[in-house]
Amino acid sequence: MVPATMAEMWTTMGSTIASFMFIWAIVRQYCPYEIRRFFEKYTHRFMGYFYPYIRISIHEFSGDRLKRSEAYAAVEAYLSSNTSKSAKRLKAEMGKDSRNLVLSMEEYERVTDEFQGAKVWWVLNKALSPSRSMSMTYYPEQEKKFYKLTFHRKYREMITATYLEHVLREGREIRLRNRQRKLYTNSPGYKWPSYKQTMWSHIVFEHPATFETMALEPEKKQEIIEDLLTFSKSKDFYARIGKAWKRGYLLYGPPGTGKSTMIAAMANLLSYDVYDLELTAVKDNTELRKLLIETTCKSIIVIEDIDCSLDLTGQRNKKSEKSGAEVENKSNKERKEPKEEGNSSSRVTLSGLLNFIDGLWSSCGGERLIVFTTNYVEKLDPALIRRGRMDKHIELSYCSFKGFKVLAKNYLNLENHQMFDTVEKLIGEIKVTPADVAENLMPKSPLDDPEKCLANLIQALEEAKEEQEEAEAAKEMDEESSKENEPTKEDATEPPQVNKEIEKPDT
Ligand SMILES: Nc1ncnc2c1ncn2[C@@H]1O[C@H](COP(=O)(O)OP(=O)(O)OP(=O)(O)O)[C@@H](O)[C@H]1O
Ligand SMILES: [Mg+2]
Repeated sequence: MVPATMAEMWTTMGSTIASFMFIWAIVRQYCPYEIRRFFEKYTHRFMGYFYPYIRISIHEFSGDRLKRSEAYAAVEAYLSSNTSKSAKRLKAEMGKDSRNLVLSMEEYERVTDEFQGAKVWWVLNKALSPSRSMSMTYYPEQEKKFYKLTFHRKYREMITATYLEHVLREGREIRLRNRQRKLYTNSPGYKWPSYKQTMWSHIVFEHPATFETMALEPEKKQEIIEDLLTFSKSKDFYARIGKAWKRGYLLYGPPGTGKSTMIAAMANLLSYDVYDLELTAVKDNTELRKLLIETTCKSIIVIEDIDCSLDLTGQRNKKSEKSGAEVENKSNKERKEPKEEGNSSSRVTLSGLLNFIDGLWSSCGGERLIVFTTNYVEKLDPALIRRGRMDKHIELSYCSFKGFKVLAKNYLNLENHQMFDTVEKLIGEIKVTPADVAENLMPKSPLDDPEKCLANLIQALEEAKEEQEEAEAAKEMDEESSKENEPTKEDATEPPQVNKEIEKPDT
């Protein structure tokens, strides 16, 4: 009797659920959003009485949509390594160093995991957010991905307290292990649609520069390396002193002295991502802030040629027009023109940039370096580069003999050679950049041996020396002739009208 009643009960319950599901399918398909919400609410309540399972969703983008959820990324990593054996539909992507394939779940794939005797199910789901039309602009539907975890309610305590923590911890570790470092850029000129969730595009960062291969005074090199390593291990220290965990570096010096190379070496030393920020492509301060929020920790945010990126120099130029004469004297070859094009469209202001560096928003994330490079440090507004903002100022200058020895080791595998004395003498006499030395040490043909390369370099240095001597002689002559043409005291006392008449061009 009892089994018959039980069987009847199950049948009734089954058909009730089936009818309910049928109605629900129709409602979902045809009803307006409000009615659907109403039904959804009561369906969940109703199902709750019979359905013994609990679900947890982990969304890729949380409510504010500014940043990809770290929990989602950790779950993704955890599942890709733990469930690839049980999943039937997998997605394969190139992994770290492009050597191996990393497998992850395909959408709607369901996998099982076991933890301390409890069975759980993971599904990667996707939902479309409704399209909206606002102020004449149409925003297409967005795909919102989320992982759904299902487990029996008797394991609630254990899953929410222990299992999820285990997943996140393992996921983070896997992510760190498999981390492929990236070089991000905010593409210039591209109008980012407001519905697009990220403002940066990236490629894999594979620059081979290291501090070892940099031509730099060994003591200076060691100091920079120690500074960087200390920073990367100072999380607790920064927390204790109440300062955001970030550090600013200003790299300055003539073109070709290794500023960009040093940024790559920094990223390689610390295993950080690089965000190469093209300031002239940033529309305004709000967009700058958005870009900042989207950067991750363990990264270097770079603004190259900061003096050309924005009109940050105006104030100071006016103040020091006289001292600007020195800058004017620099050869046109060395000088980089400001990016007029970008300036016209960018409305980023100095205060916006200062806020970017050390405003409240800059502290989110932590463990970030901000690096500016410039050829003309004297042109920058002092507020921008004061200590505390740009904590460390590093001058990269012309090649020294010690620098040359590093390059000779890199390029020719030579630690010493009798021709080094000549190079040392010439390098001491003229200004030559490491880029020029490096270029001249490159074999010009497959038959060039180290001696030939050194001979090429010596020849280039001798030519450069002659050029510099000629240029200096010409400059001296110019100075002398301008001294001779300088107005005498009597000239200076003459009434201005007379001078004006003399200067008047013939018509
Ligand atoms: N200090 C250095 N050590 C090793 N190589 C260097 C150094 N400086 C320059 N080089 C070589 O010269 C090339 C140009 O250097 P890099 O781009 O780093 O110069 P830069 O200072 O950034 O110049 P710019 O101011 O024009 O941007 C590099 O590819 C590198 O090979
Ligand atoms: Mg550079």
